[in-house]
Amino acid sequence: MIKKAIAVMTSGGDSPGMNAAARAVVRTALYEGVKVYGINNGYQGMLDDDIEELTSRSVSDLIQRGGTFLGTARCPEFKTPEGRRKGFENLVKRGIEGLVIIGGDGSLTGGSLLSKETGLPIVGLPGTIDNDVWGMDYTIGCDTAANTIVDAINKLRDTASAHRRIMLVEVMGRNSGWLAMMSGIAGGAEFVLVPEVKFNIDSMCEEIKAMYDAGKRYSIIVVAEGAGSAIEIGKAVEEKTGIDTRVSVLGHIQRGGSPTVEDRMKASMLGEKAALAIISGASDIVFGFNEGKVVGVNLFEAVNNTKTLNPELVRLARVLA
Ligand SMILES: Nc1ncnc2c1ncn2[C@@H]1O[C@H](COP(=O)(O)OP(=O)(O)OP(=O)(O)O)[C@@H](O)[C@H]1O
Ligand SMILES: O=P(O)(O)OC[C@H]1O[C@](O)(CO)[C@@H](O)[C@@H]1O
Ligand SMILES: [Mg+2]
Repeated sequence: MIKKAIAVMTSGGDSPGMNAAARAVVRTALYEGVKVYGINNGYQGMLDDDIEELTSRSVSDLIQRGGTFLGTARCPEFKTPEGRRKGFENLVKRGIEGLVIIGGDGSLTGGSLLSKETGLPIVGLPGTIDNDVWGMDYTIGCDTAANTIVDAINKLRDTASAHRRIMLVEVMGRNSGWLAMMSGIAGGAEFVLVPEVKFNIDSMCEEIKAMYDAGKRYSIIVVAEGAGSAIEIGKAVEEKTGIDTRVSVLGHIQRGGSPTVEDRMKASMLGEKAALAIISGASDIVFGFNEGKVVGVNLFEAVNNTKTLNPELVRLARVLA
């Protein structure tokens, strides 16, 4: 049972809702009479001893903000046992007895090693727009990012239709096609190219030509960054179809913005869950949502398995195109 102090941090790429999750961790712990430290700038701040005590006021005016007030980073030194030991010592000297890590698969992998090597209790929350954490179908921020992408698709469709153009939209997701698939289906894309499913440019181009012959005025192709460069694919598509083609690489615009209600709600619920779990002595769990319900997944299982793309969504994208 942890009674005195815990710490919370965000790590990896920021995601909308990380603030809501950290706020919930802080306020729940304080409500339970437990001191909370914030580690600034992810694992880099843990190594640099950039750690400060948080109050309820520290997390005011945050629920609506994207990014992360704690800051985040990618920290190569934490990948070494020496780096992790150094970070651990900065926690121990403050009497920190448990850590909540809000981050993606990489951050959770770092946390699993820290737990294994030091015995520090760790609870993870999936904070990433990539939606690539095993054992759950939602990660904090993926809904806001998907909404941003769908908004872009809506706008691109207007101009594509006006000019009878093919429009490719490259979206983030690293090696995962989840974000592309969510936004492709919700945005009504004709094709969603993802790294998990082989695609054939020739047959896609034949289909597009047939659609145009039948009177269609535009075609939207969502390309997951892990599936290849939309710029290169776009060149091939224009060459093979002879149809005017344009490419938009959405980039970091997808990572920012005020979180949606879904991200705020789920992040708040998961933040409370994580704080209560770590305070009650639990460790090595990642809390997330799966099929609408909160799930607790073993941290080592979460980081040692690769999430696959739901084949029903792959089929749905094709059927509805
Ligand atoms: N194998 C690993 N061992 C130890 N630490 C790791 C490992 N992988 C990642 N980390 C730590 O976690 C940090 C964040 O990881 P990464 O850059 O993969 O982002 P992430 O948490 O997966 O989030 P996102 O993919 O959304 O950006 C790394 O910079 C590093 O400090
Ligand atoms: O912001 P950076 O470091 O360029 O990283 C970009 C990567 O981070 C993410 O936005 C989140 O993992 C990926 O989708 C993308 O590939
Ligand atoms: Mg990741």
